[in-house]
Amino acid sequence: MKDSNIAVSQISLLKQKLNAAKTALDEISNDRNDKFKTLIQFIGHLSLACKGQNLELDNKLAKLRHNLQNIDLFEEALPELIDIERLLKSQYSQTMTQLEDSRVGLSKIIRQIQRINSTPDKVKKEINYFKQDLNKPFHTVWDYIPKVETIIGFYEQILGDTLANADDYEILPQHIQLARELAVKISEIEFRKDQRDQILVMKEVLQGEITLDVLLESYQTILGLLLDNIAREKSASQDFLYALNDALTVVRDVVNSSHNNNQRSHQLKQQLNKEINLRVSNADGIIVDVDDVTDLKQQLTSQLSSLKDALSRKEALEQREQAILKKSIESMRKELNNITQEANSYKEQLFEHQKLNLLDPLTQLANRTALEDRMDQEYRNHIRFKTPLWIAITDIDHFKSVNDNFGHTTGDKTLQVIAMALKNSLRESEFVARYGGEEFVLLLPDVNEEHISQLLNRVREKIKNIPFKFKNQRITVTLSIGAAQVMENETVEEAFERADSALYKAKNNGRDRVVIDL
Ligand SMILES: Nc1nc2c(ncn2[C@@H]2O[C@H](COP(=O)(O)OP(=O)(O)OP(=O)(O)O)[C@@H](O)[C@H]2O)c(=O)[nH]1
Repeated sequence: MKDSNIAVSQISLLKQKLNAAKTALDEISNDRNDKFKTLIQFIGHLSLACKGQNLELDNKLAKLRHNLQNIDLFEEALPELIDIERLLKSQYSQTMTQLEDSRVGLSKIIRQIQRINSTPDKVKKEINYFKQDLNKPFHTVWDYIPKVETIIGFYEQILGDTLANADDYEILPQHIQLARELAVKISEIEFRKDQRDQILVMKEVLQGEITLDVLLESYQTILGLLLDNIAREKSASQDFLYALNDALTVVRDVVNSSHNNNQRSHQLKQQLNKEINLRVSNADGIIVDVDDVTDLKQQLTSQLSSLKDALSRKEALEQREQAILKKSIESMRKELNNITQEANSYKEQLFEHQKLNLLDPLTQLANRTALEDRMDQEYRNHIRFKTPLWIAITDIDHFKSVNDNFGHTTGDKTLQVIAMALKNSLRESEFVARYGGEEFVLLLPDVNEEHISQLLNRVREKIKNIPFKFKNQRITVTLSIGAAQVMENETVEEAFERADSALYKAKNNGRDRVVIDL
């Protein structure tokens, strides 16, 4: 009887161990689910950062993000990951094809240059070497850009010699016109911060007395700067795609192998659980069925040792499982850290670029593209909340005379001062953009009809009172303003047209005034 009590207490101890093992297993599985959730969220965000590279890839990534919202759909997302990896690879090969096309294009250009008879012998030789060099494939966009620059160099040399030999290559009125147009054009192009000083100098040169050489040089420099910008952007997005591709491959492999391990462990554990349960119920049966205590003792000892064996195998299995899980999580974390850094730097570049795309480079006010976005947004608010929305177009009076009398650079500075003053005279909810040249557009939501004239006249007076002093001469700069309120059943474009007509009236009625289309 005493032996059987010992056996019962040992069995109950084993049952407790079994329960503790089950709880530990649940904890591991919860921990694993949490880690997977973090991983899933990360892949979702990563795929967002990759948006805009390629339409099919965008659709796949959108589907992947949708599937990854739910951890139970994770299994369904695995084939998606493989598909995305394939698309990223194809994006890579597309880039390579484009580079190959560019190489073929350059070869054609170089053949055309070879047909120019007046090319000096020395340049002809260089062109021949260069042509042979072009037979090698391009591996990155960086291989392409120097080649374009070399070709421009050839053109320059050939053109330079031709111009040097021609006495009658004088600067003509149409060349001066071209230089002025180029000066206005480069004000409209968004250059990087580190290029802006160079552009400002070039703008000044183009507005002064120029030679044909300077004009050609300016065209070449601008082309070079633009090409550089394109190359930088392309290379940044390419690097990011490669890094993303690599990270996705690693993540997919780790997920696959941990998934397979998990399934194998699950099967093994089921077997072990079955075995342990069988041993425990056998032991229960033995106590009930056997009369002889010695026999009972023997049978129980053998059952207990098999049970111990099964439990220690189970413990070893769980330890192994935990080690594998830890290793795979570590390797994923490392990979994810790398890709997070890559994604952050790519995002910063995109953000910088987006900012440039929406700002007018001269005044740092919103540009026309930003105005159109904001106009749509304000119009939607106006329709939804039934709040008033006014559009005001302002134009600096006789601005041409500022340029003509005091120079273009003074004109530019005047535009900057007026832009700042306009911005400062508006509330947070109001908006001002440079629409073009010396025209600015204001969007004024939530202003009543009885207040609009007062508001716009205050802006007009503010500009009029700026103490401009050019060449020691005190100058007053005035504005003409036309405004219209968006009416019921009217589009924002129609209201804009009415504001423009009102501005026309303000100009015709003597300038320095506000006309409101009521
Ligand atoms: N300095 C400078 N001038 C500019 C810029 N954009 C446009 N302009 C000049 O703005 C002047 C606009 O002239 P017009 O359209 O004839 O009008 P205005 O002289 O202002 O006369 P009204 O509008 O009729 O009062 C032109 O001389 C343009 O060259 C710029 O970015 N910088």
